[in-house]
Amino acid sequence: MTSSNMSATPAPQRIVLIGFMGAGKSTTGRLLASALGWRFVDSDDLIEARVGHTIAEIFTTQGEDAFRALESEVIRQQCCEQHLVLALGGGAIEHPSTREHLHTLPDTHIVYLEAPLDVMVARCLEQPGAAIRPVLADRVRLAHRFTSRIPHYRTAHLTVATAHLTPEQVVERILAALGGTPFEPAPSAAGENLPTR
Ligand SMILES: Nc1ncnc2c1ncn2[C@@H]1O[C@H](COP(=O)(O)OP(=O)(O)O)[C@@H](O)[C@H]1O
Ligand SMILES: O=C(O)C1=C[C@@H](OP(=O)(O)O)[C@@H](O)[C@H](O)C1
Ligand SMILES: [Mg+2]
Repeated sequence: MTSSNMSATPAPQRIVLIGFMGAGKSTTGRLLASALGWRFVDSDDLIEARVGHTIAEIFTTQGEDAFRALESEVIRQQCCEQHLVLALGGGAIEHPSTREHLHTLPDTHIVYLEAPLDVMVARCLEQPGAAIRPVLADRVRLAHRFTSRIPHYRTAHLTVATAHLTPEQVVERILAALGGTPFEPAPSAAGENLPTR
């Protein structure tokens, strides 16, 4: 199912993907950017590049609050760019200033990739390097985190239920919901979008 609240941004300059771990934000975002000829950025990659440590190392050495603050700052700095597909980390919307910033950014379409928790956990566990997600390792808190984030995810302009779709089909749904490909391609956007998680 795809549900839409599209009135705010008829011709977006940016698409921001939100959703829980394993929803497919990084994978789908890269494909979507490629289809549009836009740049793809993953907030987790930006954080790791800036700090010079993996997300798991940042959680261990600095703690989750420090990670969230860094994540919020990185997103604010990045998301003014045009012709951008930005995949957020699953917990980015926990930070109030990130939420406020995203929802006040003009020409920005927020897309929620949705799936049942067990589907997303299974996807993550099958992925090589799954241990890099510290939130996934904390199984006791996982369900609570998921349910507490859902109201924030649901504020997106568009929701795509991904459980029975391939990443390519998710991209098709997003493009169809946006009316095909009504966007200007960026002047050059090739070869930037290698997946890392
Ligand atoms: N629609 C999908 N169907 C099946 N597997 C998917 C889908 N989207 C992503 N995956 C797989 O799930 C794993 C996590 O995807 P990823 O894009 O890293 O999610 P996220 O960034 O939302 O945490 C990857 O192994 C990816 O190939
Ligand atoms: O849900 C979370 O709190 C997190 C999700 C991860 O990103 P993905 O959602 O892309 O896996 C990453 O930002 C970090 O491990 C924390
Ligand atoms: Mg990701």
